[in-house]
Order: sequence, then structure tokens, then C-alpha cells
Amino acid sequence: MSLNTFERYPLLFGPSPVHPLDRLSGHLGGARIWAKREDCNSGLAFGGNKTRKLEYLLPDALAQGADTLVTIGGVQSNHTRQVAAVAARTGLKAVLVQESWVDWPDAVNDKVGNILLSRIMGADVRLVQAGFGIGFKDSWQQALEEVRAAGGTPYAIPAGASDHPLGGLGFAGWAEEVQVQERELGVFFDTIVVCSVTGSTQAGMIAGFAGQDRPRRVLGIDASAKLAETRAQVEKIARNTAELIGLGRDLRDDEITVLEGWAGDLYGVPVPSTLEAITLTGRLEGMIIDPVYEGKSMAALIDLVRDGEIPRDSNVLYAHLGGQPALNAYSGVFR
Ligand SMILES: Cc1ncc(COP(=O)(O)O)c(CNC2(C(=O)O)CC2)c1O
Repeated sequence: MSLNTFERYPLLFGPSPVHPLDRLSGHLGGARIWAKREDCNSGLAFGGNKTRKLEYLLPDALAQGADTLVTIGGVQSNHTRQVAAVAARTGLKAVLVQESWVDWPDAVNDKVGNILLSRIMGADVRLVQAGFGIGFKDSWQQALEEVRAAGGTPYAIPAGASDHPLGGLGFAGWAEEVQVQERELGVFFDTIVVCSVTGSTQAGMIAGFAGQDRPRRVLGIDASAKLAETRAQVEKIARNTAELIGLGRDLRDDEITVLEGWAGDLYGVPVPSTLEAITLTGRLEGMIIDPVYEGKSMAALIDLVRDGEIPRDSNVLYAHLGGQPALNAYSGVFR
């Protein structure tokens, strides 16, 4: 079975752009760094990695006759904002459970950025006091039951659209897209750097690239600060996705790499290297990244290129997965 077997509901402009980051590369004096821009992939409320995943979940929801998408995230979740946008675009309702995943000292946390956008798009936004976790949460199960009790037909989307049978397909397709763009650009990206939290972005990439002729490294950078949980989820989803698309072999353990060292102690709390990565990327490339996810994966890329773990002759592709709206809830750290 291949990816084409699965129905896809187009939500993207087309292939997301790939471009070199030559000023950053020059500054670091090592490998040549490129970016693939999921933050520019769709016209739906600033897009992002979840919009690509939802292209494969939406047909399933519609086939089940669902009228309400029900999902979960932190207060500044990019994922729940993207679900709200897809619901608005397709005439479905959205119930968003927004848990208190980040204890961040800013009075506007639940008024700006992603949650503001979700409210503008008409989602039913429910603030819940409950801590961070990438597993199935009671608050989400309860919201599903409430939709049913009110006569609705909910479609359950787990955190990050990850722990779902179809969750890895979007980024298995990303791997195919990269291969086409490499031919057009005349380059081969021997290393991919991607932020991992709920896991299906990296997992889909691993499954998608595993079926290609030339091996390459997919380096997941943990931003959950719960490495074991995130790695386990990446592995589970990667193996499931590989089987779903008919890879025809088991994935090797060395194909599943999630690195720690840049997440800090808590999910959603930036550390100095996060802020340095955000300002360096902004000032050298005019590329904006966020303090919860991409700032942490970019911090890793900077270190790995600087210390030569990613060799000087490499072409490394940085997966920019979006997330910028959350910056508005972290303005205090950029005085
Ligand atoms: C900008 C950005 N970059 C990387 C990631 C990590 O992706 P995965 O969850 O697929 O591993 C997120 C996720 N965000 C979550 C959310 O609720 O927004 C699922 C956690 C992200 O938003």
C-alpha cells in the first residue's frame, strides 16, 4: 500500500518552500543549512505542521459524518489553532480543550496568540486546569462525551494529531516532497533536523524516508522535556506509519533518533539557548521561530553544526513547523 491509497483533503498551497539560510550558515562556518517552511504552507491561520497532518484526518472525519472536531493542547497550542482553522474552512465545529501545560508568568497567556486566533475563528475554547502530557487526557474524553450528549457527532483528534492511526501520513508525504525538491534544487539533504513533542511529524518523516534509495539522518530534537515518552511515541507512530504505507521492512533502531539537551527542564519554558537561537535566526535571516518548539530545535541545529556533529560538507534541512503566534505570550523575555 502506498501513500496514494489514502484520501487527502488539500489544505496546503502546494509543496512548502525550501530555501538556503546562507547568512546563518556563514555565521556558523560549517554545514550548509536550508529550511523547509511549514509556517508558509497554508492560507489557514498561519498554517504549520498540523495542517499537513490534518489533510489525512479530515477525510476520515467527513466519512464518519462528524460535525465537530474535538482536540486538546496547551493554552498556546498551535495544534488546536490549526484544528479551529480547518473546522472553519470546512464548516465543522471545533471544541478545543486548552490545558494549563505551561506555568508561564504572563498575564496575557490566555488572551493573545493562538488562543486569540481560535476564538476569532469561532472555536469552542475550554480552559482546563491540568498539567502537560502527550497521552490521552480525561478532559479530552469528557469533551467528546459532552458533544455526543448534546446530539453531536465528534471526531477525536489527540494532542498534535499524533497518536492516531493516520497521524504519520502527512509527514510521510513530506519526505516524498523533499525528494522531488532535491531533484529540482540539485542537492541532497543528508540530515534533517526537526522538533519532536507528540511525535508524528518526525515519525512520518522516518517512515517516508525509509523507503527511499539514499539513507539520511532524521534528528528529532525533544522539546517535551519528557524524552522517554516522546521517543516512545515517535517509535510507535513511525513503525505504524511504515506498515501503513507498505514499507515492507521493520525500521531499525538507528533510524529513530530523538536528542535531548535543548528542551530545558519544562515543556513550554524557553532556556537561554532557545532565546539565542530565536534572535540569531531573526537577525541573520529574518526568519521568525517560536520559544516553545522551533527555538529549541534551532538551538540544537546551531550546536550540532558548530561542533561538527553535522559535518561541514553536509546539507542540513531544518524543518520549520510554524508556531510564531505563541511569541505574543512570551513578549516579556524579549525586552
Ligand atoms: C510549531 C511546532 N513545532 C513542532 C511541534 C512538534 O510536533 P509533534 O507534536 O508532531 O512532535 C509542534 C507541536 N505542537 C503541539 C501543539 O499543541 O501545538 C502538539 C504539541 C509545534 O506546534
